[in-house]
Amino acid sequence: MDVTAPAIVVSGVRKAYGKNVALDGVSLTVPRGTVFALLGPNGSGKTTLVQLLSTLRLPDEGTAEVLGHDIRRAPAKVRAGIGVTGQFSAVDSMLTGLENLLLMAKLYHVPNGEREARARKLLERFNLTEAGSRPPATYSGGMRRRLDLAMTLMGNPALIFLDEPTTGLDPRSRQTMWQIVRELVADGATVFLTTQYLQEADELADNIAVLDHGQIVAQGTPAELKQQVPGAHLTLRFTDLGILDAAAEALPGSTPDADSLILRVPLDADGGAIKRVLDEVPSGLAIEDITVHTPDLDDVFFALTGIRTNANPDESTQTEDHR
Ligand SMILES: Nc1ncnc2c1ncn2[C@@H]1O[C@H](COP(=O)(O)OP(=O)(O)OP(=O)(O)O)[C@@H](O)[C@H]1O
Repeated sequence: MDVTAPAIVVSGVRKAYGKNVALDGVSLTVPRGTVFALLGPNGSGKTTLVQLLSTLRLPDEGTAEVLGHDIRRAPAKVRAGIGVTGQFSAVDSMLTGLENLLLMAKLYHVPNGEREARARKLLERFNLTEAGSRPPATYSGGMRRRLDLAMTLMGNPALIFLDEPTTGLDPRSRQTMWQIVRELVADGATVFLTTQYLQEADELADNIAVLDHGQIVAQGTPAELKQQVPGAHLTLRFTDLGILDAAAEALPGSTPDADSLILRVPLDADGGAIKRVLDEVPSGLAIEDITVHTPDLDDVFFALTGIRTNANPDESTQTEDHR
């Protein structure tokens, strides 16, 4: 394995199902040891890209290297280094949690004498020790996903694909999953996750690509993406028109609204200039109220795609048992 290569390099990948173009010229790079979030609404092509990168499907055009291996020329080497969890869960409902893990240990050729110890360690790590003796049919959605991920980790993957890891989970299960992702990366793994949740990408990802209708419409760190959207501003409310006018004169670029006695002052996207703005308001001009507006990833997504998506996963939480 080439340990200096990025974890993933995708170049000009295209994939259509008949006339339906799922990926339309996608290029991206994922550095090792980072979390990459592919953010997009339903049907934007996220699962298709995970399937290509995990060698379940072939692209029509373009190239992709995973852990330094070409997905067309060396699919077995790609598969040996990756773990995939998500919409196609490998969990067998007839076996107990522990038996599922032991089965994976066998498939991954873990030496016989080490299998049970490793399985029990993973159950403990994912808070499934007690549940390990029960079949996953009795688990909540969050527990099933943790078992699914534990099974994947039996193979010690350097790169883990998580396809919508928290869709349908309650806030607590989601937090647990986020913590697990952070620990995986702290241990040296690379994580490629797909999500519809802006907050999830914002919380976890070092880099984000926004996918819309099979095309990447923006790429960057969460901060870089937020900077692409103008609109961070400060509103200052004054007590009378005279003070409002004086403040507007002192702050070039600001927009006064005489009716509401509010002055709107543009800021850098990170809000870093707030103190400078306030310092420029002449002393003696009493400010009644100050509000800071900073764009979030939802604004970015809306600006790029025209879609208001799930800024906060809590708003679309389904029942725990739904997968
Ligand atoms: N096997 C298939 N046959 C035909 N069309 C498909 C197939 N798989 C996906 N598609 C289509 O390709 C497009 C991208 O689908 P994909 O599942 O990759 O998107 P997604 O972003 O993962 O969506 P979701 O969040 O709903 O899983 C969609 O229009 C979908 O209907």
